[in-house]
Amino acid sequence: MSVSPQSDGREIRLVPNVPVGTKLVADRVRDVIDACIHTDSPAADLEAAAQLIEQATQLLRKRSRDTSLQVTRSNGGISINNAIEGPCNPVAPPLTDLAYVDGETSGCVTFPTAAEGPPGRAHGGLVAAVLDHALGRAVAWTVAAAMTVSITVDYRAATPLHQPLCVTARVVSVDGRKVFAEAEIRYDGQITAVAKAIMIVVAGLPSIAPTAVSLD
Ligand SMILES: CCCCC/C=C\C/C=C\C/C=C\C/C=C\CCCC(=O)SCCNC(=O)CCNC(=O)[C@H](O)C(C)(C)COP(=O)(O)OP(=O)(O)OC[C@H]1O[C@@H](n2cnc3c(N)ncnc32)[C@H](O)[C@@H]1OP(=O)(O)O
Repeated sequence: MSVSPQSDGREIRLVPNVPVGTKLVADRVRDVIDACIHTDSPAADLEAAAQLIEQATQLLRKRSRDTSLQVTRSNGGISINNAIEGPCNPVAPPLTDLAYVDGETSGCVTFPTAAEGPPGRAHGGLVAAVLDHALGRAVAWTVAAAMTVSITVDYRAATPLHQPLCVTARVVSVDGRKVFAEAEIRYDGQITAVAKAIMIVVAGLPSIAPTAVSLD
């Protein structure tokens, strides 16, 4: 394992692989979040569950590190704790099966109950975040690592919870450091939301290789 500094002075850790144990904890925490939202347990059970969760938190905090940014070679510059695709971040939906084929970036996501906005539908902000992330991947894989300065999302139909969704993104044009890109999210082949973004290539961001990636 090696470390390197990032712009805020913290270290970015390079880890050989996605740590199996951390991913397991993240998966279980996703389960806990889902159970918390759906539970109808009596007060005594809720109190007991809260104590158990507190014990687990204390166990995890026994050894902590400053940085949350940990990258593996398998997924290039994206942290395993990334908010959208990080397999070790229980808040990430996560976006999986990212691939780059013939200039097109794709990925899969299933929104859990925790992502609910309107009843039975994914929250529009989370849909936008997934689109933003896919756009970032597309730009990084096609041009260079970049940051979003503008994103517009059109919501065309319900984006459902608990259903496999497909995200696709591509670069449309490049003007100096400005990269124009588009993405859409689909359920059962039908587009539910479309995004257009302007991203600015920023020197010093980690670059990632244009290859299909595996996070396991
Ligand atoms: C988690 C993301 C991490 C970011 C990437 C990390 C690693 C990369 C590796 C792989 C990437 C793979 C996946 C990506 C993952 C996630 C994607 C999500 C992306 C994000 O979640 S990212 C967070 C939100 N994002 C910000 O936090 C940006 C805040 N911002 C700034 O930090 C500055 O803005 C900066 C540094 C970007 C540029 O600043 P600067 O000083 O270097 O450049 P300057 O201002 O000169 O603009 C240059 C040209 O852009 C034009 N321009 C500017 N703004 C415009 C706008 N709104 N509309 C139209 N044109 C605009 C100007 O008009 C000029 O154009 P011209 O050259 O023609 O005059």
